[in-house]
Amino acid sequence: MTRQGLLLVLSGPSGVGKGTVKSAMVKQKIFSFEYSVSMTTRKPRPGEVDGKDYYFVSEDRFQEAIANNELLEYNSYVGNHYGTPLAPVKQMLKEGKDVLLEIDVNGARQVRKLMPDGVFIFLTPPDLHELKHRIVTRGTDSDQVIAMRMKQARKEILMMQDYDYAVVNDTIANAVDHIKSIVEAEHVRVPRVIDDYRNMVEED
Ligand SMILES: Nc1nc2c(ncn2[C@@H]2O[C@H](COP(=O)(O)OP(=O)(O)O)[C@@H](O)[C@H]2O)c(=O)[nH]1
Ligand SMILES: Nc1ncnc2c1ncn2[C@@H]1O[C@H](COP(=O)(O)OP(=O)(O)O)[C@@H](O)[C@H]1O
Repeated sequence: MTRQGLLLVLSGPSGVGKGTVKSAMVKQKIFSFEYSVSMTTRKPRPGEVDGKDYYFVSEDRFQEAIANNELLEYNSYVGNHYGTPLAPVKQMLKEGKDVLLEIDVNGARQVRKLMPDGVFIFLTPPDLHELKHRIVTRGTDSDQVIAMRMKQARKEILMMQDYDYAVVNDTIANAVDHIKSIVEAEHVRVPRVIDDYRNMVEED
């Protein structure tokens, strides 16, 4: 029987670098995992591709997905909705694939309740000045939105207490390395592997 894949939840305050770290992990293929493509009512940014970065949908379609229980979790963030389509996640885990969710802290809290076996990784900024600097230099938000994101970030950092691991995103390479170590360790946790050894002993 195929062992279930690991559900990896990467979260943390907006602007900390979740999207950047996820992209680096996807590009470097440091270990094998699938990532969940979220649904959002936000408008695409230049270069973003529908079905790859997000499924960009209308407000009506998003509400329909909620009503039909199509979403594992969802959240509103700075005026837009974001959610994780449930069916593909379930299917990939069943096939034994590790699945990465890159979601905000409210979404992560919902997932923790529904899928407590997930591996919850909190990405932190080195400090709040650096966080603001990253949001400003990304250049995608107005001053008003930046102020809202920073206010939210202060609250969000304290939500770290619900997570299994804290990873500092000082450099992307360091963050990716730490996440890789966490995933490798999670793969060999005894509760996860013991059945293989029971079978080995019994068959011998
Ligand atoms: N709950 C939840 N949050 C999401 C999902 N997809 C993206 N987010 C989060 O929504 C927030 C805003 O995302 P986005 O507009 O792409 O901006 P950025 O991540 O700050 O570049 C970020 O904190 C994302 O991690 C999702 O499916 N569910
Ligand atoms: N380790 C890092 N060092 C410097 N800048 C970074 C680092 N990680 C991300 N950034 C930059 O910070 C900004 C926010 O990153 P992003 O991935 O959009 O954050 P999030 O998805 O958490 O909101 C981007 O401009 C990105 O290039």
